[in-house]
Amino acid sequence: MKLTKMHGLGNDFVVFSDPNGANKDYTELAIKLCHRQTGIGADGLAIVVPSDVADIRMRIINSDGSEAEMCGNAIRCFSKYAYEHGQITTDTFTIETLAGIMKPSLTIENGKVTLVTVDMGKPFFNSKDIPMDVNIDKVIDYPLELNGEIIPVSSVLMGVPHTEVFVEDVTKIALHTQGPQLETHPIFPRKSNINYVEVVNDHHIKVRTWERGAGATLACGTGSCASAVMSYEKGLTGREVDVELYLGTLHISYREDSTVFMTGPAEEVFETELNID
Ligand SMILES: N[C@@H](CCC[C@H](N)C(=O)O)C(=O)O
Repeated sequence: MKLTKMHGLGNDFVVFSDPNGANKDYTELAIKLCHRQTGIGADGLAIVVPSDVADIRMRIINSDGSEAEMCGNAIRCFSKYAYEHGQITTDTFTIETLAGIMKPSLTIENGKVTLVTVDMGKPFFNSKDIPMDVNIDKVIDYPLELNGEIIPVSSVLMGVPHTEVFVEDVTKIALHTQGPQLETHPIFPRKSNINYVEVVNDHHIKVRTWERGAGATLACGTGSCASAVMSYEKGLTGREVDVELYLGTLHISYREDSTVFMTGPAEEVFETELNID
């Protein structure tokens, strides 16, 4: 198999094409390749498969083998991969995902994709859509009980389920202990990604994420979108927000019609060939 290791601000993926991969079970392969000691090491697999409804389709498999509906950082890597491997020849195109059709547009310099802007669609706020086992139109600052403590959480479906916890300082959060407990809280029937959000000013937030199926990652694209959307909905920022992550920044634009656009980089780390049994 020809594999390409890529990352979007440190959220890393093994990307490859599989013309027969529409319905394949990649659980074992994901666990094997994503392992940081015995594999290539990655937060997930991003697989190019053919689509009947868009130019191309992306499947995203988390490092624990579960399949996600969508991934913001992977879709930028995937877009760069598809263009630079000749599977797409235009600078705008459509990608089918389990969360709907996404529309990237590429900035290309000397034949290389340097920046990707993606139309990520619209957020869904109703608790039934997230999904969350409560009956609320917009889940903002819901008092969630965890280990006898009340944590105000704001949740949204941004391709995948996201929950925001607003904090004073993202360097002082219990990411590795509270993150997994919130991810698997019984109120979330399909679990949730957990984003800790620090609002710096009305156009700048900092985000740290515990991901469903992948644990702590260096960046989360859909999580950055969800955090920017929630910051706006809570009246803390405007619609244009820079999201500061460990290794850099994503720009999120939450338009008047509720569509969310994400702009950021995608990098190739290396290409390799492996015999996979
Ligand atoms: N890294 C992501 C989200 C990937 C999916 C997530 N782990 C899930 O299962 O919901 C991103 O950049 O959006």
